[in-house]
Amino acid sequence: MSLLDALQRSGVLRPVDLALAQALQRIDGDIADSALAAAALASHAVAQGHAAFDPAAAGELVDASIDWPDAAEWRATLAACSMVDRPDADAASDESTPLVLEDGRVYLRRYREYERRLAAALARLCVATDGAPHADVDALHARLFPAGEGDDAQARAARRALDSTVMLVTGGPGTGKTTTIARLLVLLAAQARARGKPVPRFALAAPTGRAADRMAGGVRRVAESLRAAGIDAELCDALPTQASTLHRLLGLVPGRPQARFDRVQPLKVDVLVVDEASMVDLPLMCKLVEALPDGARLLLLGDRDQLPSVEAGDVLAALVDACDAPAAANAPLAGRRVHLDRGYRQTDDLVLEPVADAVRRGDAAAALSALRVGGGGLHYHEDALDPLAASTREALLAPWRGLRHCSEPREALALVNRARLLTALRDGPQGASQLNARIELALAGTQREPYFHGRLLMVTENSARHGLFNGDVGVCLPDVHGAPIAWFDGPDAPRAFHPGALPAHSGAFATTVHKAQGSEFDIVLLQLPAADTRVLTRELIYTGLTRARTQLHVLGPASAIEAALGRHARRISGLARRLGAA
Ligand SMILES: Nc1ncnc2c1ncn2[C@@H]1O[C@H](COP(=O)(O)OP(=O)(O)OP(=O)(O)O)[C@@H](O)[C@H]1O
Repeated sequence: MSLLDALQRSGVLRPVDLALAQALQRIDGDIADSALAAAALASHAVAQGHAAFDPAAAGELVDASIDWPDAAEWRATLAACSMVDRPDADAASDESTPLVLEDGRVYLRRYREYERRLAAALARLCVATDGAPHADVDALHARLFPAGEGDDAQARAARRALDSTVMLVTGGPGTGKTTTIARLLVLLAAQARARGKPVPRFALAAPTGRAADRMAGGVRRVAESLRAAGIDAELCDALPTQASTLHRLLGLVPGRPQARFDRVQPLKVDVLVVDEASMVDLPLMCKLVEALPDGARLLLLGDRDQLPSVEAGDVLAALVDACDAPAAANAPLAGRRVHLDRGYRQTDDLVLEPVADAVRRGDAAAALSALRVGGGGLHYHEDALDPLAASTREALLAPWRGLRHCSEPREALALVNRARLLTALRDGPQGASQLNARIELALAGTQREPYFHGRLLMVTENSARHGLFNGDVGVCLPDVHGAPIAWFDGPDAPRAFHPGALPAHSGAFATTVHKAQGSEFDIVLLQLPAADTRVLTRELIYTGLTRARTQLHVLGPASAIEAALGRHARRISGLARRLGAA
């Protein structure tokens, strides 16, 4: 049996992966079977979040017992194939070849080009900044970061960012990324003034609408507190008050690959701050960085320990590696990262640090011990496999009962992020979909209306027409005649939609951890699967538990934690290497 047949039989390939292999065979009837299989696997790899397929790691990509070819021989066959280009590292690949072989990895040409173009665009932005330090700016820096650069990573981050055009600020939740960047923007406004230049055009953006709103809210709060502390009002007024999604910023419309702003028609922005950078995939990051004008500053904020983007990439991890690479001519990002590791959240909030830290380190014994000790809002329900069972049922349902008595849209929307059940899986008894249906039944009974009072909905596709985006969550309330209306937050006021007119959506009491990225909830119940699965990774657990603000319930066996912490959500990508990392 050929390798392609074996893959087809295993059922892992999507029709689109097979269609690519079949198209190549039609063009070249003599093409080697292993090259066809590599094409299908390169396409499959992108759907699994990789930028390319690595013949030496085929077993990690495909969960089936397949007799894989020797990686070196496989690559040699590919190198000799007419459908595979092998361009020099900085050169564009041949548009007539669908595949590229580079550093032993097999790319769909488009993804190799995204990597190459992104690396080139970043290198273009990494230029030396002009001008000497200014006494007024130094004085303001000392006032905004009184702890000083010796003791305070936030102070160091701001100082470094004043002198860099591209900068990464990484850190877990509550380590002050937003606070630091807002203060930095005040410093940049002061720097421009000291140099007799106009206030820079600032833009704030994030991959999701919720993350953008949270960021804008954080920056507005910092502006208020700085005004109250007597910082020059003109500088505080320079801070942006709104943030947009990356799609909106770039003018990307669903179904159209071309953005409104690009290399030819750049964004009218001098300083762009991107939050939740771990969620940004390779094509989007490429389009974003290419659309920045020469001389612009780019500040990326994110948490490397979180799940990588669902779509191809793991861009943030690659950029972190590139920043941490030794300084060299081919390493434009070297030294351009500051990591914030001190948590500043209120002490009466959830005490998450010991467990989050152990999970980040992959120390299962320490994570389990921290979970079992509990306290400070942390509860471990070891061996609980069903969140609707008696021991956790009330913790799960109580936060949503209030929604059933709430008739004011603003009041109801304020409760939308009160609680969430997060799960690793989409399907099956422990999957988001079935759990959601059971929660709806428990809350509203068997006679419930499809859009019952208090039902949470999540939009599952982008719809520019509605101004609703994948992941937006709303709530159903009856109108004065008792007819259901779905309410979603809007920039100025809640927005009402007839449920029948909504874009694709699902229930939202339970969602996958992936869908919860970029959001936070007061109460999180994190259900771990009974049986081990490949989606269960260290990053998934870390992302799930760091969504909680005041109360976290972890449900599931110790074995699930042990299995998860031993597995990374590793993504195949050549971006770090392209940017000078080993
Ligand atoms: N240097 C500091 N001193 C005191 N409090 C601080 C400091 N830095 C941040 N905080 C406070 O810590 C909290 C979290 O800060 P911030 O929102 O900036 O963190 P973040 O890393 O952006 O978090 P998130 O992951 O939620 O985006 C805020 O209440 C902020 O006021």
